[in-house]
Amino acid sequence: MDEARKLKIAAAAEALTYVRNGMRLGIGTGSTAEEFVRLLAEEVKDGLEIVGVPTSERTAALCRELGVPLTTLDETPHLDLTIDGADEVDASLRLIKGGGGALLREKIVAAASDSMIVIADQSKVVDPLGRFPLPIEVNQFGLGATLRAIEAAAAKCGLAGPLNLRQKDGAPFVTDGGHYIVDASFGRIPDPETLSNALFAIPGVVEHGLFIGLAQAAIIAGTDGIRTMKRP
Ligand SMILES: O=C[C@H](O)[C@H](O)[C@H](O)COP(=O)(O)O
Repeated sequence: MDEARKLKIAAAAEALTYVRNGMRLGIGTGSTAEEFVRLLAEEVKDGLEIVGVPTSERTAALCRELGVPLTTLDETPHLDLTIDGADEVDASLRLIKGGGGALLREKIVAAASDSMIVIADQSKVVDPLGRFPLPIEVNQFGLGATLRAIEAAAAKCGLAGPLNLRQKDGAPFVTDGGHYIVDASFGRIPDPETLSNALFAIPGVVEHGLFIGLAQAAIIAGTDGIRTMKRP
């Protein structure tokens, strides 16, 4: 097994120690979250009673395959804990998410949870955010106008950079919610809060990948062991 996967499993295993019998869990998306699902499924086989809300169709399929009981936010609107990966984490536990295109459901699920714990390897810890292109989920209607508005909003925040419409198999990538993703390579984002507000003011923007004030802790796996960052 490669070193990167070992680190993901180590972070996921540590996150599992926060899961208690009877919990309603938000279950994240991505390769790190999938390691968590695999470990969780083993515990479920051994008698752990939990119910999960998956943050993507991909995670839902894996949970079903491995026998992790699922519910929805309609049946279970309040969750105890969400465990999810991230593309970037800063020292204030602000995140960039959405590399797998699941940011909208991930944010809805995290916001419905009493707490959110991020699992990641050391390479995801940055200062400041912005090395990873910021995923912005946009409505398909009016794409050209929305791109212009994103450029203008970024400029007001002193940011600029290419906006790429995410592609998959030669066509625009479509999210579980039926939207497109624009990956914005702004570089360093010194003030994520201001950028977040500016993006939310654009009607065609459905959601963006800046997660601010949602994560309480981040379990970070490095070659020298595990550390848990807490929100200051
Ligand atoms: O949309 C996907 C998510 O936000 C993922 O949690 C994020 O991209 C991290 O994925 P991975 O664990 O595969 O690096």
